[in-house]
Amino acid sequence: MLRYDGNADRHGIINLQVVNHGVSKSAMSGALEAAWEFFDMPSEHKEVFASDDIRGPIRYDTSARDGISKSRSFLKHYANPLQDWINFWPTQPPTYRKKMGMYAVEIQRLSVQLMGAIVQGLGLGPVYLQEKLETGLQFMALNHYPQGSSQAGDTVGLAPHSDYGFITILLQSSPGLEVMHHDDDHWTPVPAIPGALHVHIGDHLEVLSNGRLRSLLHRAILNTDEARISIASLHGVAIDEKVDCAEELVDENRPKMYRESSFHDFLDFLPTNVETYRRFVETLKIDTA
Ligand SMILES: O=C(O)CCC(=O)C(=O)O
Ligand SMILES: [Fe+2]
Repeated sequence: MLRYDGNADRHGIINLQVVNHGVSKSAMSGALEAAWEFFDMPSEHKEVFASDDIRGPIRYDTSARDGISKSRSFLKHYANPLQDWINFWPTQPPTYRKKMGMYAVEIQRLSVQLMGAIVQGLGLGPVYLQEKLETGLQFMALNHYPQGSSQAGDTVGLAPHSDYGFITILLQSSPGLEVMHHDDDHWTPVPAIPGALHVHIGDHLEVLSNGRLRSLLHRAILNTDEARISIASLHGVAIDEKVDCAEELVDENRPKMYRESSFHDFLDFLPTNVETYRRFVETLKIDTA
């Protein structure tokens, strides 16, 4: 049973680790195994998925062309509904589809439960957007980072950013994720608690909540003990569906703060966000001054 009482921290941030989440241990360990096995393959097997097309169904990359990848390889693909996407997924390693598919389905289910608790906490009722979330976007980023040097100090593997979507559910093989509470000036490491999943909110929940919740700035640093994998699953409504501030959360005292946008709009914005990084949600702000 997941409950959320509508409170975020003083910055409007939800940043938590869930433990009794109903995602099986075997699904979690299977996903990490599949990811390790994928990244351990010789590059010619991975390069098959290399693509400049950010709208493609699957994409592998090792370079820093997106402006935030400093030292990571990634494989990104869609996952919900699974039957629409799984045929684009790697067939090597041979268990990839089975293991990652099982994890994706369990995480998708959890995301709907978590969103139910969050929208209820916002006063929108427990089933607000539920159908659209069940059939909506699940976008998975599998990240592989090399071991960092202990002499070098903190080496950034993935530069500070916030995620698109409503929520991100993240599984990490070892510590490396760090979060920043907006007005603070320091990074807080997120421990890798065995069996736990990390949850934080993305730009579209900031929009939906009309600024009551704020998307979380986070980054990954290289783990100096070992190479590291993280699997981030981003959840939202369908790719073309516009997300706007919930009407119920807009009134005279709190005018609408953001313009509506879709995942497509986000993809249009991405190539323009390379030189100086901006959170997507910043570009949606309406000037109310
Ligand atoms: O590697 C991590 O812990 C963070 C990954 C991440 O933020 C992302 O894929 O969006
Ligand atoms: Fe992220």
